[in-house]
Amino acid sequence: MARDPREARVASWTMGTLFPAEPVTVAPGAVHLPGWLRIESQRELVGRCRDWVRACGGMRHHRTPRGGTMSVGMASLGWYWEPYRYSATLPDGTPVPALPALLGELARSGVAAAFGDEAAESQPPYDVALINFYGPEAKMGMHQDREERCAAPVVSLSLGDTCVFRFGNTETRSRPYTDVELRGGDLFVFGGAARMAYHGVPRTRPGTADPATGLESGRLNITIRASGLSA
Ligand SMILES: O=C(O)CCC(=O)C(=O)O
Ligand SMILES: [Fe+2]
Repeated sequence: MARDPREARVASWTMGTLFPAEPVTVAPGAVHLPGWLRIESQRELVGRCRDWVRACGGMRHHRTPRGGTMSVGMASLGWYWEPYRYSATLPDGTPVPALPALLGELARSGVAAAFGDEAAESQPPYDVALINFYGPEAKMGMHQDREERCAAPVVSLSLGDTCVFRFGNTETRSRPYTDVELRGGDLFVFGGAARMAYHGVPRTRPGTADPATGLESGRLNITIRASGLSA
């Protein structure tokens, strides 16, 4: 029995105890839970992502400081992320929509699934989520998630097409790394010794999404983080 009403609310979103996802430790502090989200929850999240992205002005393909354009479409909630900083307002000066409570609850529940209830309880509140959309050609280069002022684990949810998620080391963008297939419904959490590991998405596998998720094509990824920033 979940003792916390917030956990009770999201308990129905995940596979729960009947068919629990078997956690796979990819590196110390990095845990992959395949098939964590129920198919109904994946579908619901896809629909909510559409609304959330609309509310923050649509997906943007950010320019990088070196002059490139990111192939991944991005939106963010709680704080506006662009390479490589957070702001409290959208580019048009309006406030960034708050992190939906559901995403905070899923983050907490994801940390509990990966590292246990005690770890989940000791985290500061999650207050930011990046929503990434990958079309068939999109990829994300190796990078660290380093704009946060907080060591809380990053909680990543995948929806739609499968991708190759490359999880590396904290020192370099190159080997050693491990390639993991992230499918729709998978949870990936990285914290502790893995929090500052380089990671990226070298490719997706177009056409692999379960049509029941309501995403005709492409991959959605939601990474939920604690910014450590104060409003
Ligand atoms: O799409 C993914 O699985 C990874 C996304 C990511 O690394 C990020 O948003 O910083
Ligand atoms: Fe990242």
